[in-house]
Formats: sequence, C-alpha cells, structure tokens
Amino acid sequence: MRLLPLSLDISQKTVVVVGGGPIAARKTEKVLSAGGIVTVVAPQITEKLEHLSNEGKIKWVKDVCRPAYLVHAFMIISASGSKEAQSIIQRSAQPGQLINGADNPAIGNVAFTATIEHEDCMISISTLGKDPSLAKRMKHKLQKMLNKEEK
Ligand SMILES: C[C@@]1(CC(=O)O)c2cc3[nH]c(cc4nc(cc5[nH]c(cc(n2)[C@H]1CCC(=O)O)[C@@](C)(CC(=O)O)[C@@H]5CCC(=O)O)C(CC(=O)O)=C4CCC(=O)O)c(CCC(=O)O)c3CC(=O)O
Ligand SMILES: NC(=O)C1=CN([C@@H]2O[C@H](COP(=O)(O)OP(=O)(O)OC[C@H]3O[C@@H](n4cnc5c(N)ncnc54)[C@H](O)[C@@H]3O)[C@@H](O)[C@H]2O)C=CC1
Repeated sequence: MRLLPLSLDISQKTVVVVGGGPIAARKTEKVLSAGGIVTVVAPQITEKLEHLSNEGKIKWVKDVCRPAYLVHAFMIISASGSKEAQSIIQRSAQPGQLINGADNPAIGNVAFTATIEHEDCMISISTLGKDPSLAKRMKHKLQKMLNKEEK
C-alpha cells in the first residue's frame, strides 16, 4: 500500500460509519474528537454507540447499509465486516469521497493511524497497512519515551 501522510480537517463534515461494533465505535470516537458529524448505519450497535446516540452526539440509522445513506458523506468508514455492505460502498462511492476500509483496506483510499498528542505535536504512526498492531505497540513505546523525557 502506498500512502501520502496528511492531516485532515474534518470539522463539521459528515462521516458515515457503516457497522456498529467495537471497531466502528473506535473510529466514531476518533472522528468525533476531531469535530466530525457522525451517522452510524447498522442494525445493531454497541452500548457505547447507543449512549452517544441517546446523548444526540451521533445519528443512528438502524438499518443495513444502502446506497442512499452514503450520498452526502465526506467520508465513509466501512467497519461492518459484511461483504454485502463493502460491495455497496465500493459500487456507490463517488469519485471525491474518502473511503476508509477498516474491514477491508482494498476498498478504501484513506487509513487511520496510531496517534500521540504531545505538547503542540501530533505524532501519527502508520505501517502502510502491513501490521496495525505494530503501530499500536510503537505508539506505546514512543509514549513511554516521551513521558521519561518529561521527568
Ligand atoms: C488498514 C487499516 C485501516 C483502518 O482501520 O484505518 C487497518 C486495518 C485492519 N486492522 C486490523 C487488525 C487490527 N488493528 C488493530 C489496531 C489498529 N488499527 C489501526 C489502523 C488500521 N487498521 C489501518 C492501517 C494502519 C497501519 O497501516 O498501521 C490503528 C493504528 C488506528 C485505529 O484503528 O484507529 C489501531 C491502533 C490504534 C491505537 O492503539 O492507537 C488491532 C489491535 C487492536 O485493536 O488492539 C488489530 C488486531 C490485531 C491484528 O490483527 O493485527 C485488520 C485485521 C482484521 C481481521 O483480521 O479480522 C485490518 C483489516 C485488514 O488488514 O484486512
Ligand atoms: N481496522 C481495524 O482497526 C480493525 C478492523 N477489524 C475488522 O473490522 C470489522 C468489524 O469488527 P467488529 O466491530 O469487531 O465487528 P462486529 O461483528 O462486532 O460488528 C459488526 C457490526 O456491523 C453491523 N452490520 C452487519 N452487517 C451490516 C450491514 N450489511 N450494514 C451495516 N451494518 C452491518 C452489525 O450490526 C454490527 O454492529 C471486522 O471485519 C474486523 O475483522 C478488526 C480489528 C481491527
């Protein structure tokens, strides 16, 4: 996978998250903390997402993925693990839309990174899709190094 590292301003942009499991919840939290407006499309969602929905912090469309739900999305996050949903996303995506294939990187054009915010810096770690858990371990290693430096 060849990728260009960028920092994305997603504030007030519509992000449609397809799927409502723990992975969808993780991506949703990241998007919300960057100021994005999230709609989750899934027949069932985790307690955490249900709480966010009850608080009015996200919109929940209690349904399977359908092309109409994707039309106005600035970014679509595919996190259902459903081949059917993945194929709808692939077929109905508009040329300019950002697609994150959390459950199938091949259908996407953007990927999340493991991120540290330290002082005025944001450090993002990517393994170019090769080993995401290595990105996580590297993040913890760096965090420890930075914490030691502070003491
Ligand atoms: C391509 C990408 C697309 C995207 O999600 O954007 C992607 C894809 C996939 N991840 C999978 C597995 C796991 N991913 C994690 C963790 C993270 N994954 C993240 C990013 C990315 N994951 C993007 C590339 C990033 C890069 O290039 O390095 C992180 C960094 C950021 C985040 O998620 O926000 C976050 C760490 C967050 C942190 O701690 O900061 C863990 C560990 C855990 O969850 O504890 C596991 C389980 C262990 C394992 O299998 O390694 C699978 C296989 C699923 C299966 O086999 O069923 C796929 C799909 C596939 O590869 O087919
Ligand atoms: N990118 C990443 O960081 C990681 C990705 N994964 C992958 O992400 C996917 C999701 O993982 P989990 O959240 O653990 O899965 P899960 O099985 O717990 O949740 C799936 C969710 O998708 C919904 N769903 C099922 N069919 C749907 C459809 N047609 N349309 C819309 N929603 C639908 C379900 O109702 C449920 O809410 C899996 O494919 C998994 O392999 C797993 C680990 C890390």
